[in-house]
Amino acid sequence: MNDFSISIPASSANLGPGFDSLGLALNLYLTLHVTAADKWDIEHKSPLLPAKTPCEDHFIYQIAKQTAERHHKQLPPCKVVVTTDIPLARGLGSSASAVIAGIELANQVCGLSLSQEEKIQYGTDIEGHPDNIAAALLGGVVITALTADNQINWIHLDDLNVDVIVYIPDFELKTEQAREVLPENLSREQSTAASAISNLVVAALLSGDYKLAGKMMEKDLFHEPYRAELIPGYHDIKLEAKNNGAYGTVISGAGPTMISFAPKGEGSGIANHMQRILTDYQVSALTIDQEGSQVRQVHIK
Ligand SMILES: Nc1ncnc2c1ncn2[C@@H]1O[C@H](COP(=O)(O)OP(=O)(O)O)[C@@H](O)[C@H]1O
Ligand SMILES: N[C@@H](CCOP(=O)(O)O)C(=O)O
Repeated sequence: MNDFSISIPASSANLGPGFDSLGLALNLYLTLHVTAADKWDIEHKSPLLPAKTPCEDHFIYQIAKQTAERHHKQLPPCKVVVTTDIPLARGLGSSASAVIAGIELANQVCGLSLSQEEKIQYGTDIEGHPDNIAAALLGGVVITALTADNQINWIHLDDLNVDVIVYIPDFELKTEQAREVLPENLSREQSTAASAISNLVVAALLSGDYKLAGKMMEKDLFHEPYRAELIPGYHDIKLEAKNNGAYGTVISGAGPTMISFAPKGEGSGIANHMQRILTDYQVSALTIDQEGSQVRQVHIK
């Protein structure tokens, strides 16, 4: 086996009302360097990663093992060095990136030749929703639908003509916990209004009407009204970003990070202004990753 690396982007799901459906990839990365070894070893080389666990308990190893077993294969021993710049449990898809990492690791070392469809299906089986998984795998922007027969359909767009700003607070919020605050059911009236808003966001993004997209993103009825209280500063960040030119600001994934869309060329200026006010947040102007998950052979000279 030749040495190789896998890199997977962060992702921001929902974009407001596209709950469990819309996602985009961002230029923060989880990277694995993989070499053949006599026994399994996973080394962490980033302060953002969780404390090292025994290999058998490692999230990425478990996903890789499970993927290999789906194909009646066993993982050969490897040494894996993990680095990341995706903060954990912040709504930037760290778990989806780790899931794709595990699936791709098994794909490479067991020679599974998985299709993109299979990777999205396996990842969604684990995550429960395809938004982050599809964005992390494919890059760009994805509009996905997980239907009642467990089929995933999607449309992939390379890019949007917007700048992206993220506001990352210094506390964690697990996706599982942020899903618990959501109601089990919405009335017909509520769901009709919520899906109409979501339809308009997608149509506005596709037609390049970012002003309307931003306005509608902020009108979500599926999850934001319930999650807002989990994020101190939720209303202030939206207002300040809007006053400084952002099209719209929403919760990234399940939060607590928030994300703005802004006119092209204005992202850095808005980010600098917002950072001065939000001293407890890390504010960054990011770009939409267009490559998605990448495997590269490492040639040792
Ligand atoms: N690189 C990684 N290695 C091991 N576990 C990870 C990694 N990335 C994420 N995780 C696991 O996923 C959890 C965060 O997932 P989640 O609550 O869905 O938040 P998010 O996906 O928004 O970052 C972490 O607490 C950790 O258990
Ligand atoms: N649609 C999911 C997205 C969760 O994204 P994450 O980055 O917070 O894991 C949800 O809103 O629960």
